[in-house]
Amino acid sequence: MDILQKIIAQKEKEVADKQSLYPEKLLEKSTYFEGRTISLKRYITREDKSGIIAEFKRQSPSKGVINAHAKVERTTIGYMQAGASALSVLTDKEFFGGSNEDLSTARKFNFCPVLRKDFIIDEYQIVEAKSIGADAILLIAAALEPKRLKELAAFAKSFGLEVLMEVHNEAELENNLNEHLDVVGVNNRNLKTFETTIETSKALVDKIPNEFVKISESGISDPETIIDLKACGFQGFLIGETFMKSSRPERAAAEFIEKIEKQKLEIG
Ligand SMILES: O=C(O)c1ccccc1NCC(=O)[C@H](O)[C@H](O)COP(=O)(O)O
Repeated sequence: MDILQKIIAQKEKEVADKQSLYPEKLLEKSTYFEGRTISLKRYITREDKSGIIAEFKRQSPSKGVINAHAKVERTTIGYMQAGASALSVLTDKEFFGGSNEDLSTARKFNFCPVLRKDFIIDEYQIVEAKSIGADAILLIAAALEPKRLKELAAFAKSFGLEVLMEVHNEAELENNLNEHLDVVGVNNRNLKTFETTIETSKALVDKIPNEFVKISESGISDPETIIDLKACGFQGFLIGETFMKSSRPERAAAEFIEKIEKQKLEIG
């Protein structure tokens, strides 16, 4: 079993348990449920923003504990003040040490799109995403059959949530493009070896139709890479560990974004 299969097996159990404890009817009573969402694709492409989706990530299967002490409120507010376009919050507890409360806290203190970073396999998790204040969800092509991915994407859109579809290769991309997607992300992390390479993004960018916002995810550790990925056609960049491994992730994000702005000026 690879890591994705392990995570999905855990999600199947979690969803069944949660459905009996907190049925959808209960989730629908959340104040966020009727609220409007903020467009992830619009914020990624805003001229006055960096295109960076800054992630709150305490730990990961590839790196273990990254930051056990960071506070969601201070980190996410700092990320947005640094010039991030949007926030990504891991809500998986078992493998990433996250929680729904982390996302609700980010939602409460920031006016910006918040992506629920989790492993979605069931409509229940989409209702839950809306109830905790998310604006967008992630659907991972490697974890779902194309028909199922499309059904879940359509379901999310019916609640006003935007959909980021993540792919690792050309086959996943070609088999899963559909009209309910907003953003297509190429994940640079090989989930079998955990190695990351930006070449994965570069190889796929031209194959993503231009109607979708294009983002590159994982293993982005220096501002030069952003300049390079932008030149290839990417509009957004999902960054977690590079910021979170600092004792002050928000400062690391500010320094990173400042360097991109400087380089942009130098390039003209
Ligand atoms: O990060 C992992 O180790 C991981 C392992 C298995 C499935 C997913 C995983 N990460 C989720 C992500 O997509 C990343 O958190 C995100 O792209 C940011 O990556 P990074 O900047 O490398 O932290």
